[in-house]
Amino acid sequence: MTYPTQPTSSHFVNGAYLEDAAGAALPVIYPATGQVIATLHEATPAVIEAALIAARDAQAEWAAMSGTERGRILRRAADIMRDRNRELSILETYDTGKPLQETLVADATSGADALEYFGGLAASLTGEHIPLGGGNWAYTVRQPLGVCVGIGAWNYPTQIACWKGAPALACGNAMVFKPSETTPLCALKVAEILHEAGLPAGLFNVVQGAGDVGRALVTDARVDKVSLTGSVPTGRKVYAAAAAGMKHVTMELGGKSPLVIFDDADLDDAVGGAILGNFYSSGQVCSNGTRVFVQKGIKQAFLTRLAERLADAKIGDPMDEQVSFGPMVSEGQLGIVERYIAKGIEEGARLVTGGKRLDGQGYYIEPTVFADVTDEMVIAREEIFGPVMCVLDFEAEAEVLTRANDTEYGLAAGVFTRDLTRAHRMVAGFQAGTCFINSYNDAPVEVPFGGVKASGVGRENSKAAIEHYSQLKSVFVRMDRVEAPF
Ligand SMILES: NC(=O)c1ccc[n+]([C@@H]2O[C@H](COP(=O)([O-])OP(=O)(O)OC[C@H]3O[C@@H](n4cnc5c(N)ncnc54)[C@H](O)[C@@H]3O)[C@@H](O)[C@H]2O)c1
Repeated sequence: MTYPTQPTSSHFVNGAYLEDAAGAALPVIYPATGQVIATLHEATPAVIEAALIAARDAQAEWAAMSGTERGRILRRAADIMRDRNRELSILETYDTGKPLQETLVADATSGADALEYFGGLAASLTGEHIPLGGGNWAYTVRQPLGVCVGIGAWNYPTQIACWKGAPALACGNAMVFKPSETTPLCALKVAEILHEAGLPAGLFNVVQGAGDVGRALVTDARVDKVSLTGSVPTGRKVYAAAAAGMKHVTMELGGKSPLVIFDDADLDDAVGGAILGNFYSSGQVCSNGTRVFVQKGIKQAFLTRLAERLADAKIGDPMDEQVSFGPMVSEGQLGIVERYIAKGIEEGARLVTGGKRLDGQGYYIEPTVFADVTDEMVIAREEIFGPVMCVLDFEAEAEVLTRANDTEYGLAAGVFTRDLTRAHRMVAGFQAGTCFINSYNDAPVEVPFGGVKASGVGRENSKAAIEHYSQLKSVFVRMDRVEAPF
């Protein structure tokens, strides 16, 4: 099988594709068939060195350009991404296994939104004037950090590359990006498009590899900032390594988010929210509301309607645009999900639907719903990162809020109710970086995205991301005489 827009080499460094066959082989597997569709190579120390040197060399000149000029290049890249959305989406589907129905609307398009948004913001990144007593004053200058390292997860490869690359570049930084070793293809296309749009060589480099390549980047003294999207255990390691070098960090990590459905909720909206928050991208979404707390009065109606709507899921060839549910990203991730399902059954949760691997090729597992789940069960405490919904019962608002917050994570939380006063009360109490009222998993670029507690540090998207890719220099200006004690 061939895919339509095959990158010509493993890495993209200093404005061009780069290969170093001495690196360990990195097979790219199409999750729908299990077939190897390409073999890339992990970055050798020489490739990592070339990327860091290119980034260092290019950054100062880029920072010296006006924000308008930098922004124009990002906005041009956004236009190219939109023009090529279909081919990029097909490649993303080969990389991740996600249905084309999804990748056409949620990956390159989301990446293009970030490029357009931060491109538009680039010219308005300024400091401030601070009047002081005695006619003295100060001003601040917003400056880039320098070389930023981006490290990606495998669920949204194009989006993650753009959500990190666009604000970094808008602020005048250079970036070295390491995609997940499971999905290495699409970030190369992002680099190609950025350079086609006029980005000077060296400013957005892509190097392939697993944790050891990531570690080499994070610990390099030339790197000023690390932005990771990944699991909490990896986040702890990367955060610690970055701290040793006193580097800036953004940590976009995992979650076990609560979704609370009150008796008065619109049933179909609530079921729709629970489906979006558990089964989109076969459940491989960090902010998913996988602990679905359903008030006792609506429980049966909720489960019945959910089962009806799940029967409409079309599972199959992700390239078929009618298909709405694809395979897991890898054999390994499928195994993790199967073990959690077995654990849920062993712990006494009631399997309502799904639970089985599908016969045939590819890493398919049915959308799975457990009911009668209790707070202490492993399936209700640990991030599964697959299509497994846990339905938990509750009776009272105060009780459910305490239980919703009883987790080390704090990425997202949602509430479905027609009582908006109650909705805002719940949201005020949720320990989460992103909350949803009568909705779930919206992630527009204009809105800050990130976690609290173990789910992360910093924010992506929106004006808030600028704070995490720039720093302020304060300049004091004395207008009166200098008074010294002697
Ligand atoms: N909060 C968010 O925005 C967000 C978005 C998507 C996914 N996620 C999380 O990502 C996880 C799934 O992705 P994954 O399995 O790729 O995560 P992972 O933690 O296994 O890997 C993430 C990335 O870190 C790299 N890495 C691993 N060890 C490293 C080390 N010691 N130093 C530097 N880099 C290292 C990996 O190669 C990969 O590129 C889930 O927990 C999910 O919730 C979070």
